[in-house]
Amino acid sequence: MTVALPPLREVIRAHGLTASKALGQNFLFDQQLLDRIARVPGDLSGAEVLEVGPGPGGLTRSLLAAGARVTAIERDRRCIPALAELGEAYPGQLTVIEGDALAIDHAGLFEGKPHVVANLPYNVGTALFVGWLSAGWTPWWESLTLMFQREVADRIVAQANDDAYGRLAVLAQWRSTPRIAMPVHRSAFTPPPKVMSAVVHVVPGDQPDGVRLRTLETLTAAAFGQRRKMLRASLKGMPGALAAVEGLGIDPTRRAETVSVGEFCAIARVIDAGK
Ligand SMILES: C[S@@+](CC[C@H](N)C(=O)[O-])C[C@H]1O[C@@H](n2cnc3c(N)ncnc32)[C@H](O)[C@@H]1O
Repeated sequence: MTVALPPLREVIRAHGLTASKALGQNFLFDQQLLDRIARVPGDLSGAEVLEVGPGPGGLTRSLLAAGARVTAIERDRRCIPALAELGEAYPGQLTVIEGDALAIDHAGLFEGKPHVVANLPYNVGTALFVGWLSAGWTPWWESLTLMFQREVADRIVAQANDDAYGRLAVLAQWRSTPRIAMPVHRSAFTPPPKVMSAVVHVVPGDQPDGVRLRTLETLTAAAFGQRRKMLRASLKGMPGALAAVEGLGIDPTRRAETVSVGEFCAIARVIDAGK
């Protein structure tokens, strides 16, 4: 459906939406780029979508035009009238919630499983992402399509022995498949942030048998808390961890950054089996 809407820059001007640094506001105006982001999760026609931080509604436009039913959470009350106009242009497709996305139960907003699509505010992006990954499994979301600083995106998709490999990679990969869907140049944003960005797409997978999130979290906190140390030193304080490493034939002189996601899962499984 093609709907005639004023240019986004005009919306910004009309509603006095000067970008707030405190709210992590870096807006996207390039509708082609926004359409490409909205295509990352696949066909959204009739699908439910959660968008966090719609701002003036650039990405929201693309999601609505793709036929999605969008629930958007925005903290900046100045944006609400602009979003209301967008809702009028797409009757019945847009629900706007004014509030802090960190304080809202997202799962409870939907009857089915929504795709989450967002150009996240950088200051709360990682906290939201970790919360979505730590939800009960299988998760309440169908997929995540999220803009991050490039450095964070690299940490999410990193493999063992990569510089960016750490806890976030293990948390993101042990029961999901994250990939970088597209890099986004800093000049695409208004105002441009200091760093480059990337859109990450995450599809949930199966939880490996016998592996508990809590154990994996404790294990990776210990291992990466002292990432330059050998496992035999960094895991010394975690009951059962070193015995599990040795029982699995993993060399305890290795460092956390060399241990694959699959190996961390195996260690966590053996620790729990021994309890
Ligand atoms: C990077 S901007 C993206 C704006 C718009 N989606 C775009 O792509 O141009 C992030 C948006 O998140 C909003 N925001 C910041 N913190 C928030 C929070 N805790 N909960 C909900 N929205 C928040 C900001 O007001 C801003 O509109």
